[in-house]
Amino acid sequence: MTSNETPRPLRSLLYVPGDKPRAIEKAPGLGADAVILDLEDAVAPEHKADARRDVQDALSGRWPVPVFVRVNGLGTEWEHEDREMALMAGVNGLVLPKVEDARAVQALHLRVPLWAMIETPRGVLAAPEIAAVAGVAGLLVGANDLARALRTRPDPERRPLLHALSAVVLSARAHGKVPVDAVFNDVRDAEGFARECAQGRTLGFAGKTVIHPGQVAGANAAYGVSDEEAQTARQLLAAWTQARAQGLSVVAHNGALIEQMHADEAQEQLDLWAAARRL
Ligand SMILES: CC(C)(COP(=O)(O)OP(=O)(O)OC[C@H]1O[C@@H](n2cnc3c(N)ncnc32)[C@H](O)[C@@H]1OP(=O)(O)O)[C@@H](O)C(=O)NCCC(=O)NCCSC(=O)C[C@H](O)C(=O)O
Ligand SMILES: [Mg+2]
Repeated sequence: MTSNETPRPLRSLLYVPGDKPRAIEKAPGLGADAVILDLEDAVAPEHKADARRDVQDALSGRWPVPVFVRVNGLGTEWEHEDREMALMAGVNGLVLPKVEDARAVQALHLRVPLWAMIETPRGVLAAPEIAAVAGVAGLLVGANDLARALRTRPDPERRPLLHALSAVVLSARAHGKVPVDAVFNDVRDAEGFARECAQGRTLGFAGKTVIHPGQVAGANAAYGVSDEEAQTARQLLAAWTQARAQGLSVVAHNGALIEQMHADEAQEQLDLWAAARRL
């Protein structure tokens, strides 16, 4: 595996509102690779304190997958208590919304991995520095906030956001961090969701944030490695091994050029396939 990949797959990261006990109760069993208990935009100001208590209770239980908390943003009246609660409760990672300043992230000196949300124009421009901060595990796109801030119009192909999406991938990958794509709002539109997952994977994202149980399997499939893809990777590696044994450093396999980087990529695919099967 290259340094740009996570040791375990993060194909789907399921947001769960911190003030919805039924959803929290269901979350561990829904097949998502990680769960994000949300204290930010999914929770109204008057429910923040209750939601924080509910999330604290939930974190005391057993979680079969990594569980993160999205705390309220830096400078809000809730940020400090959210963070203290999540850290004390032993969360696996903190999701920090609307990150714009690498120095502010650095100053937190967190003892758990931080997932920085890039969802403002300034955040996009600062993404390379934010991704470079030690302790930042990955960048998550917040496309709703970003579209609002940029005054873009809805577009099924996300053309107005493509520059920002690629900037996030580029920044994360440059520093060996994990880029995670934004949520897809229409939970009834399975076709649109699948299209957006495929686009995100093509752009280089490692996984997708999702908001509904019905989106988990689609994200896992789109960002996972199928049995067929694993078999293709095995065949490529076999051809490469044979080529190297003959002292070759470039060979045609099924009519297409392969070099060391293709073998590395095939190995990475197999590692991901095996890791997903272990889950
Ligand atoms: C989107 C929803 C509001 C839809 O809710 P609803 O219509 O009630 O869903 P269903 O009736 O279809 O639910 C069926 C059952 O599934 C459970 N459920 C629903 N959503 C979740 C979930 N996210 N996690 C776990 N379980 C869930 C329901 O409890 C039902 O269970 P049962 O009672 O047994 O039938 C809703 O899905 C929802 O609230 N989703 C999460 C929204 C959220 O977290 N938003 C904040 C993060 S996204 C964001 O902020 C964007 C970003 O910052 C940006 O800028 O882009
Ligand atoms: Mg947002």
